[in-house]
Amino acid sequence: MSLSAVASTGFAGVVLYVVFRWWNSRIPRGLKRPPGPPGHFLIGNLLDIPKSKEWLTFDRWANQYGDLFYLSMPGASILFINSYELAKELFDKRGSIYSDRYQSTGVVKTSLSNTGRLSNTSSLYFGSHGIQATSEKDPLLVLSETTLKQVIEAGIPETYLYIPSWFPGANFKTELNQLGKQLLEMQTRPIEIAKNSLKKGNARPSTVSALIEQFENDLGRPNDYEDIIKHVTAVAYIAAIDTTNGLLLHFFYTILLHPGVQKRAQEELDDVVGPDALPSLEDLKRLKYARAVFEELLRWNAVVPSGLPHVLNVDDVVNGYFIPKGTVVFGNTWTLLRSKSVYGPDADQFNPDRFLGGHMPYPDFAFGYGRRACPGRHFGENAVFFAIVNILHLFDILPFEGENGPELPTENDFESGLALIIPRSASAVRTLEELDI
Ligand code: HEM
Repeated sequence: MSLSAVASTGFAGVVLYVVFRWWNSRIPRGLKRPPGPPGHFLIGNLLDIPKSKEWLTFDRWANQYGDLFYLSMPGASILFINSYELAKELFDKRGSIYSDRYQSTGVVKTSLSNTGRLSNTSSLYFGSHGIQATSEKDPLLVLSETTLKQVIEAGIPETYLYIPSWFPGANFKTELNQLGKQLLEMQTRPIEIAKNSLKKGNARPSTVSALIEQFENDLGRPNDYEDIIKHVTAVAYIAAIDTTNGLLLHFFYTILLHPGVQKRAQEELDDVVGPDALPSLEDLKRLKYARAVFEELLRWNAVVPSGLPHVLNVDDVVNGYFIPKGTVVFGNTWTLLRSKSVYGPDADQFNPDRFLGGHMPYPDFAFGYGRRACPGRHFGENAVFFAIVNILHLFDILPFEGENGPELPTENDFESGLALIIPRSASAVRTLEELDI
């Protein structure tokens, strides 16, 4: 290391230390900092957050520290809400101050591993752009999936070092610029394809083509209408793909572990729908057990286990603890949806019966909190529930027979991502290509 690099590293260290001390000195008299793991000199809790299965560590800290725990690291303080009532109080009642989004500035620490995606599900979602991917290697699909993966990596705070851009070695600006270019390309290329297909008269029905047609026939359209279409459809794609796809994969995973649930849901479908028809929208209301399976699915393994980060926009006091403006706030969804005081002593088990009596709270935290809660919730719920009842009515979901017997998934064997990802090895799901169909 050169002398100047040593000097600038030392300088950076001193600045971080001063910021750290300044933050601690801000706590008003009579108030305290929320409890949390003690952390280390200068870097605080940076190294305490594991690179994988972090929601299990957050769950352990929730058990250890109670309703709130707090993590600090250079440039960021993070609060986790672990109590059902407190989550409602802060995100709903004090929603006007707990609903900002955070602007990430950092370098990526971990990378995601291969996922067990259903290839045709991804193609199906591409339908929203009117493009049918020909295979998993389709360049547009590869571009979208790689970009999405990087966006998620860049956005997960626990994978981020909060380091200012002048800090030696902080080359994240270049990486983020590159990612920005990829994002733009991912948004622009499908629009160009859709416009060409519309011109040729062979466009598939899709959100993109519907919006283009609608704007082009509207004389009062804004000048930047193409940008609007790009952003709306890209945000919907990014927010919907891993969550909806993830929930569907969790369904396969859960059913493989609970064959009795599958049998009971299929008997109900036979009774309500009959063996020779597919479930209609009217039938959905009468499928009480299948609905309970769906709700328990949302609750048991929350696919977005720590929600998305909210940011507090003014100083606040919670249960006698001082929470400074700018704190990144997470609802600890995994823990909240497994709360024994709310869902009963068997909250760690998958048991759809708990939702049959109609007195358990709907697991709406699976869709986030307060003013930031998922705007695609009803779309996602209906799409996944409808898919699930159709699959159950048409198929038996069975494990693969391996050399050593049935290949069953292992509980909690997920990887980090926007949504929990089931590793291919554990998912017992095969793509059509792998099955050579
Ligand atoms: C069943 C599937 C889905 C699940 C479990 C899910 C879950 C979530 C969660 C946990 C959040 C974060 C909320 C918060 O910050 O408190 C979120 C945000 C969001 N979701 Fe979903 N989502 C699903 C499907 C969808 C779909 C289908 C769309 C769009 C078509 C969508 C669009 C969005 C958008 C745009 C946001 C960001 C909202 C904001 O920043 O204000 N989601 N979703």
